[in-house]
Amino acid sequence: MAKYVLALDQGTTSSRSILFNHQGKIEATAQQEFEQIFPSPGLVEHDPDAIWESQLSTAQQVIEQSGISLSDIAAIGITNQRETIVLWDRDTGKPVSNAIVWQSRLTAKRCDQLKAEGYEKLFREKTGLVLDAYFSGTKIEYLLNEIEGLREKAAKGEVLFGTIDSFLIWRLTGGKVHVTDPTNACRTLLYNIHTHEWDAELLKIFNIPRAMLPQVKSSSEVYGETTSELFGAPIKIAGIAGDQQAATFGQGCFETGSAKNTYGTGCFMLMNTGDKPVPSTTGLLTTIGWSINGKVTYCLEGSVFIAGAAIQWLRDGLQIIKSSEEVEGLASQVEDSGDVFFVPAFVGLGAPYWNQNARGTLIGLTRGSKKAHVARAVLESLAYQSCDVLHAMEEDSGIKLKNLKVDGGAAANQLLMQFQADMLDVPAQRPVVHETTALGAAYLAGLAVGFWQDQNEVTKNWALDVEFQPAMEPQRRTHLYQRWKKAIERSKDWA
Ligand SMILES: Nc1ncnc2c1ncn2[C@@H]1O[C@H](COP(=O)(O)OP(=O)(O)O)[C@@H](O)[C@H]1O
Ligand SMILES: O=P(O)(O)OC[C@H](O)CO
Repeated sequence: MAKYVLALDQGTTSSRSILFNHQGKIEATAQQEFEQIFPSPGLVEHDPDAIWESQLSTAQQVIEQSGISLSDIAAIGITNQRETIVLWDRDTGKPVSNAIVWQSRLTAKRCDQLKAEGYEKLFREKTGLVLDAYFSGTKIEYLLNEIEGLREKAAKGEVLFGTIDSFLIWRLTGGKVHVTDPTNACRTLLYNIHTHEWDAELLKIFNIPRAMLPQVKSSSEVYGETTSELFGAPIKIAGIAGDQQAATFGQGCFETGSAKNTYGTGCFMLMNTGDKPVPSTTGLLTTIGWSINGKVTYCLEGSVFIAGAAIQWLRDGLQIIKSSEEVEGLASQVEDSGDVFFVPAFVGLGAPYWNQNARGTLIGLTRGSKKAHVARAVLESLAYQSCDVLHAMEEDSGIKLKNLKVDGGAAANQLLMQFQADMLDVPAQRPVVHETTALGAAYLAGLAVGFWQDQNEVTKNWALDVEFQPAMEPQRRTHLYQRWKKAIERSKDWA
């Protein structure tokens, strides 16, 4: 009997491979960062081969280090940074360009143009998304327009499109399988979340050939096998989910109204809204949480573009800390931010504002401001942005949150988590296993091959590490939040 499921977690800044046992505990893990390419301000790219090599080598390391036999691995689950696109040659597997990353503002003007042409409502209704450069559709259109002869090849199926899950599966199966799942498809501006298919009308707007798109399968089923030469024997690939939906699954948010917030490069809050898509009137996204055995679960999502990345900016840009962890010590040197506020709109603002031309804003500085105040303001901005999103979510869903499950790299920060609970006036619950994204992908794969029987079984694996209880005076909360809202207004429409 197999004892483990292997999760491949391909994130924005690093690739991770994690081996989970039946209790959902980590048996072995390996992680590798890869290069972030910034061709010009606002543009972000990755080398698809660097993504592939880092992902493969972490998977190989995990298997080697743990000394297990391949027959101990029941299946592989894949989870990935979403919206990022790769186009590659079907015959050689060679990418036609760098991957255009979700954060890239490359197609901001094109989105403005589509809005001016009155397309916003159509996209909102069919895809649950807003017209923003964040999503895949305009990125694909851009490459098809820019690279000579590409559209003709794509129309013949000689050039293929994939989000990172599709690209990895193509490589893992030796170019045999071209698939994705609804959680990734629904982030492209091309997939209809009601009819569950690529939408002909939307494809026509971008002139994207149907032949280049992957087949959309469920989030939990056997899609194919890895080629023998990669790990020594084939392993079944049986789960796919975009990283934020995978984290929602890994946190066991199976009940309508349950929610999680992941503090990684960006910050992504998702609330399970059950089997019906809930349209947003407040600037959130309606998205697919997962699709299992023909049953689709929907979520409301608040996507915040810059969270942990702002901490990295303190480290690499301002160089006032040497590691992200150091921010907690520095921010703790002061009682509060001294009325300094920071809006991390480096690439515009995502949910709920969707202001493509907002830019980073540091406001309220005085002669007495120290770097500790700035560090604290930057750290607190992660919590304020999450407040914006949670308030919108409660309004859209009509559900008052009882607690918020938290995870991601920056959830390790006690000061941030306490401030988050204080500002939301809702307890923040951090589980023992922080790697909920990878865990969600493992669950989806394990459920497909009978390693776990059903969702009830995996729910029992969730265990609380720390619960942060709100402790702030209501007047102070209201005062701080009003100041934050003022800072947000100052950051808008700068570029
Ligand atoms: N102790 C900490 N305090 C604040 N931020 C942190 C801390 N540790 C890590 N981070 C931030 O968390 C992010 C990494 O989290 P991770 O979940 O691995 O992100 P991703 O999956 O987006 O690559 C980085 O942006 C880093 O700056
Ligand atoms: O790689 P992460 O964890 O920053 O997640 C990126 C998101 O999927 C973008 O939508």
